[in-house]
Amino acid sequence: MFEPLKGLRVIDTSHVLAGPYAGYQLALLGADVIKIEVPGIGDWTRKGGQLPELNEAGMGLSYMSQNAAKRSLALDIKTPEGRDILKRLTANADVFIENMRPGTMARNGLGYEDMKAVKPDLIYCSISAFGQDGPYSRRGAYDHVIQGMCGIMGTTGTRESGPTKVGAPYVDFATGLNAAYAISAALHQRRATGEGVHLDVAMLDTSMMLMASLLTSHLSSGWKPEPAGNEAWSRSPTSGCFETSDGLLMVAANNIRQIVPLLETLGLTELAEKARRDPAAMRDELNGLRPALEAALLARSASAWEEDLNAVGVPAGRVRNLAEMLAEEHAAVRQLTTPMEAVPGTTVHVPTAGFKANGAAIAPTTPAPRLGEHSREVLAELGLSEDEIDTLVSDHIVGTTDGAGDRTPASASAAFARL
Ligand SMILES: CC(C)(COP(=O)(O)OP(=O)(O)OC[C@H]1O[C@@H](n2cnc3c(N)ncnc32)[C@H](O)[C@@H]1OP(=O)(O)O)[C@@H](O)C(=O)NCCC(=O)NCCSC(=O)C(=O)O
Repeated sequence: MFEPLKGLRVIDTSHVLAGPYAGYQLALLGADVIKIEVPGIGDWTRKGGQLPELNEAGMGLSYMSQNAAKRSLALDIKTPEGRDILKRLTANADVFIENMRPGTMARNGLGYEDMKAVKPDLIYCSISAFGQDGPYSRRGAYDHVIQGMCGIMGTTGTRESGPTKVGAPYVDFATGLNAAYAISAALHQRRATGEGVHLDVAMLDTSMMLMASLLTSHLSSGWKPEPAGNEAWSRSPTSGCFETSDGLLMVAANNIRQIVPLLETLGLTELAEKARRDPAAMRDELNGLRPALEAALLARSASAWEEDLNAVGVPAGRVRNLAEMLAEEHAAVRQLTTPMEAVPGTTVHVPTAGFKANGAAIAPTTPAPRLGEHSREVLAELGLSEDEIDTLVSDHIVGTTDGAGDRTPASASAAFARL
């Protein structure tokens, strides 16, 4: 098993999507991730998803998909006792993740400086919408707000449609991955220097980094991106989205090694011969090629072209929807998801790590926890006696799965309750 982070402990106080997805990556890599949740209510995503019975049980699909392999401690961190427990847990941990509005943790005595005082080599990762500094730092945001601001919407859609959002909340998930990458690098550095760090990971920054070469091109040449629609970013006439007899096909022939077999497969043999003989001259003719390609591709199905073009080394793929891709053998071999039992009798498929190690996928072995499922266990490991734990529960500072201890703090209730 690939468990490079085994033995490391992560305190994950984050909620919604971006923060929890970071903690999930670390849990997949073997870290002991303790998720701190608001007693009585838990992460907002517990009630999010398409299976109402799971939402009812506080095990919504949204929660399940990024909190597997974690333990749950329901703890009111706005009480002195809750704060004290969080600090004691952190003193025994390696990584701390939070994604409240900047300033929230510090105001509650749980900021980087507070936590560094109890664990000097702590890796403290703050995930936020706009970063810890700058004019917008105090603003909160969700994925679509960042998509609207970062420029991506000027590259999607068409001139006719106007700015168009990417359908999936890609900024959230990319921010989680970015945070996990930063944390992994910081752990490596800590081994060499013995020093921790305050990592400042922002959704806006992540969204801008996902446009890496666009930033360089714009700032260095003044070029402004246009909406690409379904076209290839290269805008090469031999790369792009084409109609076939039964649907859309993406084709990418970007060099002469790909263009010649593309033309041959489409039956454009004269052009193929010309391209083979004199690639440089062909380059000047490329723009005029598009109508011939369009006409040829209409003759057969997208699957048939996909098969034949790939057989001669031309990257091509029929445009599929999510269900179609997930149903294919390739997705199964890559083990992109793994089944877990959310609540007895209900199977939920959760994402794996997105890469393999020595040929094996990296999948969680335990499902996402019920709210407060590990409260007693985690506190006992911290050295608290059963009596002390009972007192915390009856004082509503710690919540357990049976609902004991639940009394959601008002501010958290307002912030976390799902309407
Ligand atoms: C998501 C937010 C906009 C929500 O903002 P707010 O509603 O203003 O809430 P905050 O997160 O700042 O604070 C929540 C309050 O709950 C309190 N709080 C938090 N945890 C606890 C526990 N365990 N116990 C008691 N109280 C708690 C915390 O102290 C705050 O109260 P006070 O101390 O009284 O203030 C913001 O958190 C944010 O911008 N986060 C960073 C970016 C991010 O992750 N965005 C969501 C990505 S997901 C997404 O885009 C999507 O789903 O789509």
